[in-house]
Amino acid sequence: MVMKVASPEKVVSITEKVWQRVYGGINNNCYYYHHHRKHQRRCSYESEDEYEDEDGTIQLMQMGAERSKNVLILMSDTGGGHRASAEAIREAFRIEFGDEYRIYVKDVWKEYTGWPLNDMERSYKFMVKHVQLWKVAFHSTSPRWIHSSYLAAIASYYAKEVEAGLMEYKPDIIISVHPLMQHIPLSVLKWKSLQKKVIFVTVITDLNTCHPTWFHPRVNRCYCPSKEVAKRALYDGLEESQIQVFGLPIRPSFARAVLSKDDLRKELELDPDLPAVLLMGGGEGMGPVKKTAMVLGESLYDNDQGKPIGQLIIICGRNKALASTLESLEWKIPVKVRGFETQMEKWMGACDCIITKAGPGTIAEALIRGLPIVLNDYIPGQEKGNVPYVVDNGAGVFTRSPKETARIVSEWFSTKTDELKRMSENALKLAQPEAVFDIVNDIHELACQRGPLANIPYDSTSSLTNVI
Ligand SMILES: CCCCC/C=C\C/C=C\CCCCCCCC(=O)OC[C@H](CO[C@@H]1O[C@H](CO)[C@H](O)[C@H](O)[C@H]1O)OC(=O)CCCCCCC/C=C\C/C=C\CCCCC
Ligand SMILES: O=c1ccn([C@@H]2O[C@H](COP(=O)(O)OP(=O)(O)O)[C@@H](O)[C@H]2O)c(=O)[nH]1
Repeated sequence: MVMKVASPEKVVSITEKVWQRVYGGINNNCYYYHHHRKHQRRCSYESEDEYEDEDGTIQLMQMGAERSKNVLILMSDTGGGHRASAEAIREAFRIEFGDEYRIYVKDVWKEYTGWPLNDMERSYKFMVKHVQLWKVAFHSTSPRWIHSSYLAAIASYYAKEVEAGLMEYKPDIIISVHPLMQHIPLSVLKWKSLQKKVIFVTVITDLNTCHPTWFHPRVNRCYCPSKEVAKRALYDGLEESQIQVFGLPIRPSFARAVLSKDDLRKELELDPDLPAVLLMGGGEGMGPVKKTAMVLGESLYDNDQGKPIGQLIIICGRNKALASTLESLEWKIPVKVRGFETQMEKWMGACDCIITKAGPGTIAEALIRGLPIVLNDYIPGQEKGNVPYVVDNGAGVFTRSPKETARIVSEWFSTKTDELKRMSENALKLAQPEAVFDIVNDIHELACQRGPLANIPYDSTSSLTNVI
């Protein structure tokens, strides 16, 4: 039996030929076109599309066709913020680039791997309920040597599964919007020699005291929502060229909402005249929502005049037990109890202020709508720094006491309307509604700059990565 073994020279020459073909023969052509909001760069790679090796075998490398690029957004429903940011990015890609990008929002861990990766939602819920447990887990895993070695071990254990999960979507670009989704996919890309083909970026969804797992030195970009986070990224070893600060990505419907408060109140069947406070606790309806609602129900009622001075909207998210308890109560003031709402921009647009735990997504959305914020709780670790972010910038106050919360809101609606107005103006100053568009445009720029190797279809990359 004669086996055909390629000599080293031949491998080199094939490699050279492939690279020459890839880099040399390509007209990397970026042209501008007018799109929805400003001049956009659109990438187009044109090249000849076949390569003949020494054996005369024709390998088709269809690089000329301007095909849609696949974008895989990695997220997990640990809280509601990661999904909201992922959806924001998906929508912004659609608005800016139409079908130039095909977007997949996935929890690859849940779909492809086993314990503990596939069970993070439940574990996280359990840990934040036992808040001291979460505090210890958060801080004890902060040193790089601890989380890196732990995640490296998980990466090698689930390498095949993660690879299958990633390859299913043939991503040209991977965007992680989760703190635990850098190390493992980047290890897999490295093992598969796909780092030159696939762009990997991290979009951080914490405003200040984020966990160091967000910062991975091998990402192409790390989008930080604030200067505070960018400082942490630099301190953790990322290069300045890797970091961009645009803001936290919020669903474009927040930036684009056009309906007036009056119209929104009509649509949502709210009282047209009474000031309105929105009470919520993130996607899971966490924090002292029930207690606060009950105290507010009393304090927003003027006993002397025998009428309400405000109305209350409570959004319980996925916390069905909370919603049904609140629905069963009797109220002196107009109250609306809702479950998980998909059009948060409308509810926020119809209200005058908000009470919430310090979730970064809710805070960033409230700032865009110019809502003064009462922060009534925070999750230790990643949400702690959101409190000074809001309070020190004059966009809200922090108190854990439901009584104090109710007093503050009652004053805002009666004797301290000027304070409410000032805080609303400060909130608007902090808002970054365009952040999500800046992020997707920057990713698009990266895709344009990326060598044409990125344009080689996945079907051809296995042969390519073998020879490179
Ligand atoms: C002393 C040695 C310890 C060795 C480690 C042993 C076990 C690990 C146990 C726990 C893991 C703790 C992970 C800590 C890192 C968390 C990073 C982080 O910031 O996570 C936040 C997210 C939640 O997102 C946040 O939600 C907020 C609202 O609720 C808000 O929106 C914020 O903006 C969001 O960022 O948390 C998670 O996703 C945590 C998932 C917890 C999964 C626990 C599973 C336990 C078992 C093993 C864990 C598997 C992998 C974890 C690797 C840990 C290494 C860091
Ligand atoms: O009924 C709801 C409740 C919450 N959210 C969204 O869920 C996200 C919550 O993220 P945050 O970071 O505030 O807190 P988390 O839920 O992650 O703890 C925000 O975008 C909210 O607008 C929503 O869309 N519908």
